[in-house]
Amino acid sequence: MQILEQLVQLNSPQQQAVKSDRQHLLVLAGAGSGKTRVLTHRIAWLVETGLASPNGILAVTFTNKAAREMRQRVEELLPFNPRGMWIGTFHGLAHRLLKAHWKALKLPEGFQVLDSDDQLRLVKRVMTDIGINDETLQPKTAQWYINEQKDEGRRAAHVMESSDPFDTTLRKIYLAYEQACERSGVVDFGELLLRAHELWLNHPPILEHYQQRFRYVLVDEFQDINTIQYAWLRVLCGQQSHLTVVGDDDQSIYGWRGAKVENIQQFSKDYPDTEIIRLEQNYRSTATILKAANAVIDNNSGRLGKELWTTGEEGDPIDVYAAFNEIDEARYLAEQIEQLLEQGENALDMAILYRSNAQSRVLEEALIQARIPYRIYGGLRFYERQEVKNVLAYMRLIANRFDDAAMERIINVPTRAIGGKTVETLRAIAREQGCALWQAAGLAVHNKLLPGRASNAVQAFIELIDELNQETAEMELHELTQHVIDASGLKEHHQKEKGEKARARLENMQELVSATRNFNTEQEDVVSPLDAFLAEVSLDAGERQADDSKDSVSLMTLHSAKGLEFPYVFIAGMEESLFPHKMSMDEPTGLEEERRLCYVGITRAMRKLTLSYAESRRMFGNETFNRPSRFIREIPAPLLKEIRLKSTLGSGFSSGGSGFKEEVASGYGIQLGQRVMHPFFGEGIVLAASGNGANASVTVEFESEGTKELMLQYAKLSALES
Ligand SMILES: Nc1ncnc2c1ncn2[C@@H]1O[C@H](COP(=O)(O)OP(=O)(O)OP(=O)(O)O)[C@@H](O)[C@H]1O
Ligand SMILES: [Mg+2]
Repeated sequence: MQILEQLVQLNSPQQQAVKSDRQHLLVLAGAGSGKTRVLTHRIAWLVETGLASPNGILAVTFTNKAAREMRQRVEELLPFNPRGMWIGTFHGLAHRLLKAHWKALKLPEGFQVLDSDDQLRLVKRVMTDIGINDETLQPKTAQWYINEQKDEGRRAAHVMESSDPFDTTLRKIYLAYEQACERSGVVDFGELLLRAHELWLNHPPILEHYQQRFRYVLVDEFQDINTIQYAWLRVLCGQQSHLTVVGDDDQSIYGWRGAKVENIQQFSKDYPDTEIIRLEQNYRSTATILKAANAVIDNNSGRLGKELWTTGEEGDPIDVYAAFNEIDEARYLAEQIEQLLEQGENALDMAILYRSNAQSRVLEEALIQARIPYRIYGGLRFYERQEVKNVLAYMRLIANRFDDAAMERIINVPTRAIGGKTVETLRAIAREQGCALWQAAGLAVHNKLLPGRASNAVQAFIELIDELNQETAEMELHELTQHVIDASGLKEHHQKEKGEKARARLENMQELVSATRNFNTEQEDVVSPLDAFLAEVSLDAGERQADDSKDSVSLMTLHSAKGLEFPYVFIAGMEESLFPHKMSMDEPTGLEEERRLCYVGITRAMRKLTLSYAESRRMFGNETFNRPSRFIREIPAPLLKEIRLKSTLGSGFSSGGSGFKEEVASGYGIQLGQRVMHPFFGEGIVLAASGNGANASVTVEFESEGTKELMLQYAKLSALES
């Protein structure tokens, strides 16, 4: 058997986990110890030995990307192509169930998924509708509250009445929001899980069907599962199914989103027969990287206690770059990556990780300047770009006329003389009648509730969508998308705009067509390709980018790096207040979660890890000066190699650049960090200096021209007030 040959490559506790016949199995192990690998091998083992049919397997991973990889690995391990396995994220699987059982759940057949952007918009609108001023209560707070309730499995009707007026208001918004979702036939992320859970509770025959089917359920990254997800799993598994979970308490990083690491301990209480297997050998990182990771996490309390070891080589020390500011940091990282590329390394093997999405812009600029291809995960997702969302909104309206969010978005895009006032009237009608905006539009036209011109425009819009629907009924998904772009007027609209941005918009819309062309759904049994695609888009965690195919460096937040590995990892912004983040620094649980995030970051690196921090950083429009992150200090010094700006500056730099000021540039009135003006290159900032007297030169990062090294004697730089 093919799988038996593969198993030889696993160590003995890994094999034990793969072959365990215990009904409940918990693999508790640190980063890079092969948990995910155990899961894929276990699936292949179950299928090839005939213990399970592919149909009987349900596996849950954390991202769509991880799910695709898992499916691919399993396929590689098996001599045949297994069909019928359900592998996906909690949200993805829940969506699939909702699509299959929309009737039982009393959802419209074409219901759509709201992403968090759309959700916020809807919360805002609901607040206006019920007369709550968004200055007294921020819509984001209400959104947060709603999601928190749903993660705990509570509907508005279940939330306890409170004497606190703030809570009462939040509850009121939640209630109105629930009704608005119901009216428009949309579900948000939390709702997917909640409904999937209610499907089990309220429809015993359906539950029984899936209990009979899924005899083996496997969960990766179990430490980040929240209350409703765990409840859903437990009900699904019932008395008979086998449940395997793998996780690492040290990598629990979603506490802020309702994840409960305690579920790891709860698991063996809920299932007293649980076999617990620990894996302690790390196969991913060099000994140096591993020692650093162990040292950092050692500062946390209340751990379940695991040490990782490796037989791998010591490897290079961890570089720590002390950047002058964030621009210098980005430049340095780009330079290091460039060098690796010159040495023949592949960009796919490199990742820059950061704590906050806001850090990515400067990093991107440096990479663009160095002509290094990169790809951002998370951040502004491809599907969140305005022009892409517009096309998607047309598609959503074709799939479901009651999708108010989609309708509001494009009713006047491109402009078709439906002004804010008209939309306000439609909203009022919808509110009064308790119906969707689409129905309100029909009513308004029919009963002549709008002025003539507006009425004609609304009528034309209704016809446009109905026509698009008819014309595309028989089309393939990518033809439909192309047709929507052409016939909606969006293409023409952007063609009329001028410049680079407009061109990028047109390209992005075309990229959407490619995305639909390449889209394969495995769920054609229950869902139309259009519905499946729209769902994938909403559930996509920023995994798709416009230039998906090129070898490129990955940029992502530390959170989205979970489960991944790269030979070369750079963690940028290792500064107090940024990482650990200031919002979490002051209370111990927050700080410990930040530290786990740091542990996740460090353990992504296989061969070489580089950390960097900036002595000053401009972010959100403010300049801040922060000390290097405590996490750097928690790494034993012998593992680190400090790197500073050009060596000629020596210690002068760390004492505020005074050495440079006195020795080299006294005649020029220029110091490190100084803002300067160049007659040709414009404004910039001095990053480094070298040489003396007539040979004195400086490296300046210009705002629009990039980094240049200039001879001071000739450069005609003038110092600016900073
Ligand atoms: N027995 C083994 N022999 C050789 N390589 C292994 C073995 N087990 C795991 N690996 C490799 O080690 C790396 C880490 O494995 P894997 O991603 O499964 O770890 P993990 O425990 O899931 O990590 P994380 O906690 O980060 O998710 C992978 O490249 C994997 O292929
Ligand atoms: Mg893993």
